[in-house]
Amino acid sequence: MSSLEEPLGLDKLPSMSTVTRIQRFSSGACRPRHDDMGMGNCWIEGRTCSSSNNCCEDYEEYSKGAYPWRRNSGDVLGDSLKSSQRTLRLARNHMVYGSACDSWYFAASGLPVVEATSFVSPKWVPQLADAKDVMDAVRGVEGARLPVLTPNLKGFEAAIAAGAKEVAVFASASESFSKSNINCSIEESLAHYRAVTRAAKELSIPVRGYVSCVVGRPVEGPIPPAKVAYVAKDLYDMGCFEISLADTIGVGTPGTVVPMLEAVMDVVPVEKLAVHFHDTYGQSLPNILISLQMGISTLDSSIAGLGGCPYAKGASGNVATEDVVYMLHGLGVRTNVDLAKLLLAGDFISKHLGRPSGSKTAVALSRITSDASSDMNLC
Ligand SMILES: CC(C)(COP(=O)([O-])OP(=O)([O-])OC[C@H]1O[C@@H](n2cnc3c(N)ncnc32)[C@H](O)[C@@H]1OP(=O)([O-])[O-])[C@@H](O)C(=O)NCCC(=O)NCCSC(=O)C[C@@](C)(O)CC(=O)[O-]
Repeated sequence: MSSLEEPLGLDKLPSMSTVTRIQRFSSGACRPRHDDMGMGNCWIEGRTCSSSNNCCEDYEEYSKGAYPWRRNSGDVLGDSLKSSQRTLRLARNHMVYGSACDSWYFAASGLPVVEATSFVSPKWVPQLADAKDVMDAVRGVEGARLPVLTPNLKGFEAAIAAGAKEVAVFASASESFSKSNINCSIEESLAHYRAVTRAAKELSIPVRGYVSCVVGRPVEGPIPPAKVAYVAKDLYDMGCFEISLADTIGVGTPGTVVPMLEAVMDVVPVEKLAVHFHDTYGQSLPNILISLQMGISTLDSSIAGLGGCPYAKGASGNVATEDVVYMLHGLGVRTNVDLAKLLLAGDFISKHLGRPSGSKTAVALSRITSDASSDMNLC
C-alpha cells in the first residue's frame, strides 16, 4: 500500500542555492534597536544599524530589488500586514486526526478555518473511517469554516452527502509521494481533481488545493521549484480558490522555501497562496516569517503541533498553532485568535491523547502558570 519512508539525511538535504541572500537576514551587524523591540515593531531595521559595516545598506537594496514585496524597509512584514491595518487570515488549523470536540474548541478560539476530517478510503486510513460521524457532530459549530479533504470524486460525493460546505484536494510535486499517498501519478491525480472541481463548481462548493512535498522528498531528494509551480498553477487553473504549499516532511529552510515561493508566485497570485509547514527540523517559524515577508497571509498549523501524514513516516506534525499565534502577536499582527482559548484547546487534546504538547508556547506558559501557583502555595 505505501512505501515506508525515513526523513532526509543530511547528505540529501536540498542545496542552499540562495543562502547568500538569506545570510543578510542573520547578519550580526544588523542589531535590533532597543526601542524597536516591543509589540508591533520590528528588528530588521537597516537604517538604524549601529555598525559601520555596510550590510544594512545591502539589506535595504536587497529588500527593494530582490524583494519588491517588501514595500517598507523599516517594517519586517511591510505595511500590508502591519497591526490593525489588515487582519491576517490565520489559520487553517490542520487536524489530520481531529475530532468533533476539537472543532468546537478551535472555532471558539477564533480560528476562521478548521479542517474537520477527510473522506478518504477507510482501507488506507482506518483512523478516518468516522468522517461522517465527525460531520454530524460539528453540524452546529458556528464562526469557522470546516472544510474536509477529498482525494477523488467518491470522497467529494460522500463529503457533500455528509453536509460539507467546503472541500480540499491534495496533489503532490513528488511522483513517489503521489503514488504512496493517493495511489496514482501526479497527472492522474490532477485529472481526478479536475473532476472534483467540476462537480464542486456545479454546487458552488469552494475547493482548496494542496501541493505536498514542495521542497524535498526522501526518494527524489530536492524538488525543483518549477515542478511545484506547475502543479500549483494547474490546481489554480482548474478552479481551486487557494493553493496551500506543503513542506510535508519539514526539510525546508528559508534558503529553499524562498526560491520555491518565487517560482509559484510567478504563476499564481500571492493572495491565493497559503503555506503549510511541518516542524521536523524546527524550521517552521523562520519559514513562516519569510513567507509573510513575501506577502503570504494564510498559514496552516496544527494545535499542539499534532498531526503528520501516514505516508511521510518520520516527519513531525505541523507547526503548533499556539506558537504561530504567539509569534504573530509579537509582530503586532492582528489575528482575532484568542491565545488563551487556544491553549485550553491544546491542553484538552494533549491530555485526551495522553501526549505532551508539541507547542513550545504552551509548554512555557504552562510552566509559568504552575510556578506561579506553587509560589502562591508557599506564601
Ligand atoms: C485516494 C485513494 C482513495 C486511492 O485508493 P485506491 O485503492 O487506488 O482507490 P480505488 O479507486 O482503487 O478504490 C479502492 C477502494 O477504496 C474505495 N474508495 C476509493 N476512494 C474512496 C473514498 N474517497 N472514500 C471511501 N472509499 C473510497 C473504493 O470504493 C474501493 O473500495 P472496494 O471496492 O475495494 O470496497 C487512497 O489512496 C486514499 O484514500 N488515500 C488518502 C491517504 C491520506 O489520507 N493521506 C493523508 C492526507 S493529508 C495529505 O496528503 C497531505 C497534506 C494535505 O496534509 C499536506 C502535506 O503534504 O503536509
